Amino acid sequence: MIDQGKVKQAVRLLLEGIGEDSGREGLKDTPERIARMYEEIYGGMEESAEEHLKKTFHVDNNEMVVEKNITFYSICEHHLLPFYGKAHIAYIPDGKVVGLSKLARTVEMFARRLQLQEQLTAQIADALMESLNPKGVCVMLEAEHMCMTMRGIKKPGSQTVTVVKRGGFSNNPELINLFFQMIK
Ligand SMILES: Nc1nc2c(ncn2[C@@H]2O[C@H](COP(=O)(O)OP(=O)(O)OP(=O)(O)O)[C@@H](O)[C@H]2O)c(=O)[nH]1
Ligand SMILES: [Zn+2]
Repeated sequence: MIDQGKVKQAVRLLLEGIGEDSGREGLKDTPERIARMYEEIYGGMEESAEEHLKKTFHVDNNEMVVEKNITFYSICEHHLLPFYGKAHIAYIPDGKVVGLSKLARTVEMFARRLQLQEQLTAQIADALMESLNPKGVCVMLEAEHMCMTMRGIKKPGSQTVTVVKRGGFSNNPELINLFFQMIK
């Protein structure tokens, strides 16, 4: 639950900390704006993956399902700066599939929290394993971290790629290659 009062107070202090006048015209509504924005960008803390993934459909076809290029925006927990990119998900159903939008909803829900990219990748894969009991899941995230581009080491264009394999993907290079081919 976002504590709006605490966020507003903290933003005022932050503005003063960087030497700004938190009461000046351009900044006077900023604490309020940021508190509202946090409801949105950290809104995933209030949601659960089970809710999004509870409605499933029966299928006889257990071939791999791939949803690729799911755009996401998250916030790095070390610097509170955005990292953003694309998520690609593959799973092999075991008689049960989920609505396609729910894959994107799952990504978005975990992304709208303070995150590490590795953790975000694993959380998406584990949520799908738990809710769908599929034969396997593979999740790949490709992202640019603003803490690596606009500050610090300053390497614009650098991309962090993370992969998590579960179930049948863990020990099957052929399946993994097929997934990589499909998301190219
Ligand atoms: N593994 C991982 N590291 C991340 C992620 N996001 C940011 N980081 C890194 O977290 C590290 C924090 O390092 P620190 O040395 O504590 O902080 P810092 O002095 O600001 O580090 P620099 O970015 O090197 O200036 C940095 O190397 C970041 O690049 C992420 O999602 N996963
Ligand atoms: Zn960072």
